[in-house]
Amino acid sequence: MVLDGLDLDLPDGSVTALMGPNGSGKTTIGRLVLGLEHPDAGAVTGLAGRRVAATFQEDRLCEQLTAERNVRLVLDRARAADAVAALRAAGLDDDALAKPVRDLSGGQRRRVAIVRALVAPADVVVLDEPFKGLDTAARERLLALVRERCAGRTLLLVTHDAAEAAALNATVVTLP
Ligand SMILES: Nc1ncnc2c1ncn2[C@@H]1O[C@H](COP(=O)(O)OP(=O)(O)OP(=O)(O)O)[C@@H](O)[C@H]1O
Repeated sequence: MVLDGLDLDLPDGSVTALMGPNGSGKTTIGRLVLGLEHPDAGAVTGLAGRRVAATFQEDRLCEQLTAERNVRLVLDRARAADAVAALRAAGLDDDALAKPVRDLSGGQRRRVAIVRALVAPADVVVLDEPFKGLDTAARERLLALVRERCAGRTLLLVTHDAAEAAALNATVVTLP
């Protein structure tokens, strides 16, 4: 069993950073919160009716689509303009926005994946090591975007970086 005796409370509107060594179960907890895994024992409660959004350790983008098209997949028509606004806030320029995401750099793709999770109409946002591969300036920019876009929502951040947790004013939960 990966997780034994875990009791994790994610109150509405809370920011939690999940830390711990490789293989300790952080991603598994994220997947439990997202409803992608089910516990062999114990229960995940309180998530009924909650809308969830996530970034995974992989980008999971639609390769042939532009960044805007990828983000618009999670937006209804009335909010379509928010896609470009959020992508620009994440530091993607006109050149990057014109290309299919398969032609973007790793860091640019990461930004698209993060933006897609942040603009989705969700109550609970799970970000699994979202800033991996981003340079320092991009990390600062994306941290600010996460703070702004997740205000008032429940955020679960999986990270190995205590500075990221601190920047988000997160409650840190460390797995053994
Ligand atoms: N689909 C799976 N089937 C079986 N075991 C799995 C599966 N996914 C993960 N595990 C196992 O569950 C344990 C916890 O993995 P998990 O990915 O949740 O850890 P983590 O804390 O996120 O690690 P990391 O810091 O390396 O990302 C590991 O022992 C892993 O091998």
